Amino acid sequence: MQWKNCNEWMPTDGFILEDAAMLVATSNTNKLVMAGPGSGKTELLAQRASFLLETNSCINPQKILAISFKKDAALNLKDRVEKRCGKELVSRFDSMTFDAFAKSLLDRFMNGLPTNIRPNKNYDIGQNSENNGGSILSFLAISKLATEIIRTNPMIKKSLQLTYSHIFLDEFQDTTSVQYELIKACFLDSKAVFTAVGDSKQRIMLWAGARKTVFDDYLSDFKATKDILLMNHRSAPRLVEIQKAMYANLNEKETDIHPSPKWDNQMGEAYLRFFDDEYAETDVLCNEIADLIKNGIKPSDICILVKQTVDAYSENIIKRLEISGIRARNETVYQDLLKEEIVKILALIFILTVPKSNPHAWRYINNFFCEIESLDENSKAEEFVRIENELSEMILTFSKNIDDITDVEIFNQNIDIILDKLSYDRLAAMFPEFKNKAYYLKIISDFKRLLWMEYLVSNDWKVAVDNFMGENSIPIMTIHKSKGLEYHSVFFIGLEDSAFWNFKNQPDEDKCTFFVALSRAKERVDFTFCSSRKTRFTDKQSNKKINELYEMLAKTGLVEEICH
Ligand SMILES: Nc1ncnc2c1ncn2[C@@H]1O[C@H](COP(=O)(O)OP(=O)(O)OP(=O)(O)O)[C@@H](O)[C@H]1O
Repeated sequence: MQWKNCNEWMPTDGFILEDAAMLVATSNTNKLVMAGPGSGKTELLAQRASFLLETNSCINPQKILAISFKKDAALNLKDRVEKRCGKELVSRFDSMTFDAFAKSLLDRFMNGLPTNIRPNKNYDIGQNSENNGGSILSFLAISKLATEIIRTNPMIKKSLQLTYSHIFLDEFQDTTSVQYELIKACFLDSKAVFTAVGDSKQRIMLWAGARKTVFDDYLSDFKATKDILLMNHRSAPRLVEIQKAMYANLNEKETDIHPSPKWDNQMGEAYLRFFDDEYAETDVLCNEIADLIKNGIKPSDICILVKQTVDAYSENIIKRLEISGIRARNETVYQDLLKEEIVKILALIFILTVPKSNPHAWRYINNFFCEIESLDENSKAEEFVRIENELSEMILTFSKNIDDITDVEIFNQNIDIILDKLSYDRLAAMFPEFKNKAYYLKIISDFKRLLWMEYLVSNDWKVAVDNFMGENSIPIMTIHKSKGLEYHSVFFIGLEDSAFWNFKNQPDEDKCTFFVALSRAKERVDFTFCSSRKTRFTDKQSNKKINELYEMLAKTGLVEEICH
């Protein structure tokens, strides 16, 4: 392998990093990157991985450990790194969730625990880890046991530290105390270089136990230095201005944030719409959405957000859009399903049966099959060839049969054939949560049910899979589910007291939640208020308690208020 020279290394794929980002990407000290939405924090981690691997600054055979919160974020980061620096180098980039990291430690080194707390070897994953003889463990318990293993077994700790020379922590603001203690137990006194990225204004997981002081603790425990990124790559200039008003409201000083120069200064639209009732709201929103689609915006690039209870806010809109031939769906169930690797693989196998080459899908499935057969950089070339041949044959047979899959029985049988080939045991070994067989079976049955439903509507497998993947529909979700995502236009329904019912007690967390909604939009954001809307609490809506948010929007002078 020909290593690149550190001084000559440049970001790949046409990305340009602002100076501060370039310094972080190439640094050899512990860093905390505090940066707002759309500042490219995830991309920065991908570029830093390329730098470390391509220049051998992460010295072969040492590895990078990247820890994310969500499975899809971990996969997405790995995928980006592979695109930037290829298959060989990415094999030294371990990207996983906190839960998967803790579980891998526990599973490998369980014998390092004293017998009185050692769980049953074939434990299941569940919520309740009390009083069951160690046969069901929650991820919280798994993290605690993993921490205990590292604390009491210096050799295991040493081997972990020899394996990983660089650690990445994404969405650092969401780290819980238990997770932070695990990281400290593993690496605090090691030579590993840390890069943590996060945004205090997107701290909306306090209810899930995020550690409030995590930034300060990390700065002092790991003697890290703080860097700030000032470019917002996502949102149009007028929307960046509105986000800045929010920064001020949250007592953040980063007022030098600026949009990417790719935008014209006048770009970015924001509306605050007032309605008497939901019917008027539904009419106007559907017309606005239809106009956007007429102007070439893809439905999947438009998002409808609500604070909570998606169905209560969106049922009418979904029906009304359907009349205009526009698909919209409650994304919650799909989001949970689509982040499962096995669902993605099954869907991609369907995509490959369509006679149009799709190198990305092919590469993805091929990698997956190599992984499930435990092939790695030390495996022989003929092993890789064998897997490729088997895969080609499977896809070919599947393609030949695809026109006959017109009956739900045959459809289910075909899926089961693929799953048998992969084998449940190997899947459960690869994806810890599948050790809970009921969970695995639910995922598979949801996949079958929803994809079959799409086929019944379209009678075309390509269209059915695209629809299942959400290519042709407007996603509707809660703000919490929208973290990390971005859309051309965002419609936030119900900027009302009843949605922010706990605002008085948790103003900062609610303001951060509002900020996450606002900052998902690239070009346009609409907020709505209805005087009358049926919700869990009341039929009459008010906005007095969250008036602060209204005042903040008004003060920018950039939000057009419309009374319909
Ligand atoms: N250096 C760059 N040059 C051009 N575009 C970039 C750059 N970095 C990121 N982007 C683009 O900007 C958008 C936001 O990037 P990314 O998702 O990495 O931001 P983030 O900081 O993780 O955002 P958030 O915290 O809101 O989830 C993406 O569309 C990404 O492709």
